[in-house]
Amino acid sequence: MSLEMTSKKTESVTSEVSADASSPLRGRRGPKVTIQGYEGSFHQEAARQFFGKDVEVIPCATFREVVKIGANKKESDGAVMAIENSIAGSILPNYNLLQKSNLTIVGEVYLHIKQNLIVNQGVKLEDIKEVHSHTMALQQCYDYLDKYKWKLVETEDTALSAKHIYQHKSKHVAAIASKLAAELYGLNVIAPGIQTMKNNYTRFLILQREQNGSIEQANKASVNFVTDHSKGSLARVLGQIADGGINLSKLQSFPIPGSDFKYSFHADMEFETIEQFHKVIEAIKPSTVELKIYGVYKNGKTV
Ligand SMILES: O=C(O)C(=O)C[C@]1(C(=O)O)C=C[C@@H](O)C=C1
Repeated sequence: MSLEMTSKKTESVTSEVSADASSPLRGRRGPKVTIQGYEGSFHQEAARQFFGKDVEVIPCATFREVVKIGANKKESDGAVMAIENSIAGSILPNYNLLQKSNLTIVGEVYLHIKQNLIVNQGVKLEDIKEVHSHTMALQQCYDYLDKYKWKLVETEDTALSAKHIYQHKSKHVAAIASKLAAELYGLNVIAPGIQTMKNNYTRFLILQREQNGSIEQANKASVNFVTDHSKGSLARVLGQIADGGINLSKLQSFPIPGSDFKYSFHADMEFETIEQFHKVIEAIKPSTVELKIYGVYKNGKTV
């Protein structure tokens, strides 16, 4: 199998889609948020799930653009950014983007992802020579794709790949995308549900410039910390988190650039009360040399 990048092209398709009564931005016509991808992408679905159908999305070609425009007050009210998938794993560069941005995590969405092999009407399995999709979508389908000798081509997003085969009337190219994307372009789902496992979820972070609304319902937080790198320093921090009765739902390490492989840690923590979280933060402070809270929010659910 070969992987190749297509040239990046940016289209400005803004989909206007209405706000959930519980949305922190209710009362407005709907928030305007950046997403990675275009009409019919999974990011659009995640944005609608969190903000309601009045959300207005600003499609971006790259995650860097998502964060850059998402942080710009004049252009948007925030961003929706995928951070990990249950089959393909963490999207590591996005943690880096998060670290460099001043955006706050105000929520999360776990979206059930069903990937489909999509072709133009009349195209058969044996006609396919290439399969185009977002790298994370391709990775979610490797078990299926490994059965064929197709050339795999990475693109900006799943829906755009579907649009591309429709526009080019491709006879030898298939796309991996959602059923919604197939419907949008009148394409045929030749193989449904081709992801390696049925239980396939992508976790999306909802990012805004500041905490919007109350944090009364918050039961999760994301933090980044650096220890003094002395023996047992990470174990000390982890012990204090456990002693505080907090569930560490994720721990991810990153080399600190230019530090000869010293690491910083991203931790997602689940708690019952915000006081419990603040107490643990105070307890771990002396064992860290840097500590940044990315956001305190209500956890999402895999439904
Ligand atoms: O291409 C899309 O539809 C996207 O929204 C991107 C993305 C990702 O970045 O992980 C979102 C969810 C799926 O896991 C596959 C791709």
